[in-house]
Amino acid sequence: MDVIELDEVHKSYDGVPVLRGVSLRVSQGAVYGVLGPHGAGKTTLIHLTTGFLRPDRGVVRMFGSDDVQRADGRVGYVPERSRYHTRYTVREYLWYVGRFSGLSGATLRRRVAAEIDACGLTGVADRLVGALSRGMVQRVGFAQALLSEPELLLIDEPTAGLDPEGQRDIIDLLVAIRQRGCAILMTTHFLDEVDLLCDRIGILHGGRIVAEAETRTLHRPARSIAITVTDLPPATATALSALSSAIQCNRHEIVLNPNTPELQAQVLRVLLDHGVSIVTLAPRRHPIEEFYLDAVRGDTRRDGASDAPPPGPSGMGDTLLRELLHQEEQRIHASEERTRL
Ligand SMILES: Nc1ncnc2c1ncn2[C@@H]1O[C@H](COP(=O)(O)OP(=O)(O)OP(=O)(O)O)[C@@H](O)[C@H]1O
Repeated sequence: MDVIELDEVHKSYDGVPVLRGVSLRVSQGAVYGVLGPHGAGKTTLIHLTTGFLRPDRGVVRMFGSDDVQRADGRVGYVPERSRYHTRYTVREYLWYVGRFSGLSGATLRRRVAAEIDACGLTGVADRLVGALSRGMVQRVGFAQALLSEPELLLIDEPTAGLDPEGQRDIIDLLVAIRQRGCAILMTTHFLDEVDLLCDRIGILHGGRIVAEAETRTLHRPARSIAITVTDLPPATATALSALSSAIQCNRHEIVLNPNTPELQAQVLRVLLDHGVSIVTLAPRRHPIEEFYLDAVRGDTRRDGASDAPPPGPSGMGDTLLRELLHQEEQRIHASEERTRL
């Protein structure tokens, strides 16, 4: 059964269209990730499924009913920016939310204790919410959403604004939450989140889901790869260049574009024969990044803008990709900083 069905949903603010015919399905127990740049309408999409907003046109069905409010109690919601009454302790706050969700007595006590434990809040359970770090506040958001043991979780940008370590912690928490088997609709900017957590992804672009894929199908040999080495002797570079025009070398890097398993094997054999130490072998683009680029290019063509130049090899013509690349650079920089420390 599909727990969420959106059919041709349109939504405008003050006459400015944001969603222009979004259709998607989330099936029971599945994790669906919506990937899109800032302002694409991700929060708007989540708010339509919570019932905070109504579509101008189209249908939103939750658990088979187009009366979205009827899904209350079966749905947990983790907003992008949670605002809590900061004078409660974590335990008091969860107690309050639990009562609000219809829990009481021993069940309420048991559920609050269980989510404090499951969401890694044991050490801060009796501290004021206002005194917590942003990452811990996000954990409180997850705990409150999970108290009523929902069948569906709606999560808006779960790691936005967190440092790389905080992001990693929340991803680990989400990996554990997905084991519970509840369906999840989440929005995100981050490739790691999509890769590690989502069964299916949809690209939100130009107000529509322009492409969808099962995440596992994107794990295929990369179109181009880069092999970094400690030092490439000129004789080895010459031997590699003679193999194929798809190979480009400099002193520390060999690029295979396009990559094929056969060519990759030949290159590795030459490097081994010449005693060259390999430092890394990695796709030049994350598979999801490639999928995103293809989707956006396809959408541009469908919109009749085929004269527009396609995004360059580094995707610099595209906002999301710029954001994605910038975020990945920041992440690498932060982890290098940590390594140096
Ligand atoms: N209540 C509102 N009134 C007017 N415009 C709005 C309102 N809410 C959102 N918008 C506009 O609609 C567009 C989509 O907003 P939305 O928050 O849904 O995007 P988003 O993809 O979640 O962005 P972000 O990644 O920055 O959170 C933006 O241009 C935003 O400024």
